[in-house]
Amino acid sequence: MNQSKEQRILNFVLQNAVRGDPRSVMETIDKYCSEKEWAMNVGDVKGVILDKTVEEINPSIALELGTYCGYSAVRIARLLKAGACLLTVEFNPEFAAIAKQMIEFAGVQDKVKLLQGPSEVIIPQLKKKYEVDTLDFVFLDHWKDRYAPDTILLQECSLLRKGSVLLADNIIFPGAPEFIKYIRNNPRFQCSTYPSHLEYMKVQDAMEKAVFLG
Ligand SMILES: O=c1[nH]cnc2c(O)c(F)c(-c3ccc(F)cc3)cc12
Ligand SMILES: [Mg+2]
Repeated sequence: MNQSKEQRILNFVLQNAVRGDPRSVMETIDKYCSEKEWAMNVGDVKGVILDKTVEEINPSIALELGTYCGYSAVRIARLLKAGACLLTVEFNPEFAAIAKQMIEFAGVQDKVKLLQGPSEVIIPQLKKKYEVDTLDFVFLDHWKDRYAPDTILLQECSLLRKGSVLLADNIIFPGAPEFIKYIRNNPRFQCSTYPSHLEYMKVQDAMEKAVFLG
């Protein structure tokens, strides 16, 4: 059975990156996906916006929706302080299996909890099953049609507190129009847009930051 693209990305990391070195894992994935096969990692350009947002918040508890191969989980986890934790949710079991190995190779497994399943099932479990009180940071990078319903679900589950920060990828390309309409017209969120480029491409994209006002 021939290999998936995601398995090829993992194999390239296992053979070329430095075990236990998150920066090396990120650079190796970026090298493969810019030179060999495009893949939907947040990438090295938008990744800087993600880094700056995480550093600004310095979250104790962060949630990522859309793990994929684990690139942004490694990117976020490398910046987390001692005792801080990233919960990352992946719907696709094949992707989750790749991401688990990627996270372990990078050596950030103690800071990352990978949850496989649909976000709409996992979000309501976060308080009781995963002992979450409220979330300091949420990175939305899964299916664009889930951005708005999952933002509503996070509020319904009392998982946001005054100052919780959401950061959404791909609001230009592929785009998340329902989310943008919802979040920018919602007085409970203070929004700002970070124009950028689609991962590994000369195509316009942007990230949206939304601070929950409580
Ligand atoms: O489905 C996605 N989930 C999360 N992030 C994505 C992304 O960053 C993309 F660029 C893209 C993408 C896919 C195909 C294209 F032609 C362009 C962008 C998709 C996703
Ligand atoms: Mg994305």
